[in-house]
Amino acid sequence: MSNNPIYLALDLPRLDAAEAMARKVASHIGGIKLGLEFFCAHGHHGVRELQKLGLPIFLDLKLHDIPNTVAAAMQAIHVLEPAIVTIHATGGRAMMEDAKAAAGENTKVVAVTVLTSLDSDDLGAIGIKADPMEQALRLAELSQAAGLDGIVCSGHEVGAIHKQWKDGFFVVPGLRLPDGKHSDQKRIVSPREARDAGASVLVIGRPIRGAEDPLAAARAIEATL
Ligand SMILES: O=c1ccn([C@@H]2O[C@H](COP(=O)(O)O)[C@@H](O)[C@H]2O)c(=O)[nH]1
Repeated sequence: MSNNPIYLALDLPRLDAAEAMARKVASHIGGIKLGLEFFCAHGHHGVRELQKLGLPIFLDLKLHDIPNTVAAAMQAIHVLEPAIVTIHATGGRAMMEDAKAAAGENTKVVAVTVLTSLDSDDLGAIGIKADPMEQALRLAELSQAAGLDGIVCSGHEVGAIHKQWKDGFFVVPGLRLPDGKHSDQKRIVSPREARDAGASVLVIGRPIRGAEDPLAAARAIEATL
């Protein structure tokens, strides 16, 4: 894995546009994150096309189902040899154990704890009484016990989780520069704050993709790290 922790979230529906964006900023990112929008539209073919750029691929599929189904999905993407794959920690310990067992040796399996688009009120509305910090810590502990490589959390929780899981691999989205738009993200920090708190990977999408000059934006963010 490169020393640059920035993974560009390529949430774009068109393959040619995604390829062009990735090429444009390739020298200022450490990897490419492909999510549901991209994978549902372009599947294995799309992943293989982007692999041609030579950057590690993070498949952010956030798998969440019964253990057998998630393990089968992991086996189906094994051939793509992704560097990182996400599942949801709320799928439970057995699901996480089976997902890890089905993944390739060189694939890091990380579990989403609490989505960065949720705050305490949102958790309350789905019946979770804990605040995002408590819930993320609980799910990080469960993910570690299930043998996963790490977790996804916001920059608010990564420092506390890092203290209890020293060699964990921590993916942090919800990153914004101080004057940036929050959009649908509720628990945000700056890329530098997340890195200083222990993030292994910084997931950045709109602050780069949506910039007037994505290359300049990627370069500027990299310079803050
Ligand atoms: O809790 C999570 C988990 C995943 N994501 C993903 O990260 C990117 C963030 O994009 P921005 O444009 O920088 O907001 C996006 O692909 C999400 O699906 C997340 O934001 N939060």
